[in-house]
Amino acid sequence: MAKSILLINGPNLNLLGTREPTVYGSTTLPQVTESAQKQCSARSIYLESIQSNHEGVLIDRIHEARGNIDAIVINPGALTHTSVALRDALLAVEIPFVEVHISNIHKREAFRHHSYLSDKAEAIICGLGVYGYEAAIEYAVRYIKPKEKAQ
Ligand SMILES: O=C(O)[C@]1(O)C[C@H](CCCOc2ccccc2)[C@@H](O)[C@H](O)C1
Repeated sequence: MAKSILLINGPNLNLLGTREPTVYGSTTLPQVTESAQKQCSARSIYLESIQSNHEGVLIDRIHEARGNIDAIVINPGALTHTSVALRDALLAVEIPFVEVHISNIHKREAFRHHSYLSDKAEAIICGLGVYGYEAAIEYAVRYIKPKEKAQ
């Protein structure tokens, strides 16, 4: 199953663990990515992580993943609710992805209830706190079958 994973975190998630701990917890993003790296290394899975506050940077990284990443685990942040461009990039590269949200977006403001990505995601994990990242990676490792390499 997936042997190479790209972990993407969107805008403002660099603040994880430092602001709004009642919503997003006290674990920092470096701690999340370190834990994800250990989880993958233990399974001989290649993991790359990126966090950016810039939509275009994330889109460019998604384009670069085509042909060399088996699965994407993405917390798009607020781009979840606004970005057709991010949706288009994920569809264009044809890499299976798991959508993660730390909070339960369906218990929050109405504008967070819609995602431009969910209908195309292999799975959506929300409300599990940062454990959602671990669950998403485990799902990708177990169940996401790499696409046949283009000849
Ligand atoms: O629950 C999630 O993971 C979200 O994707 C987080 C986004 C917010 C990312 C900002 O994360 C912060 C973390 C700590 C402090 C401030 C912002 C929010 O816009 C989505 O609706 C749900």
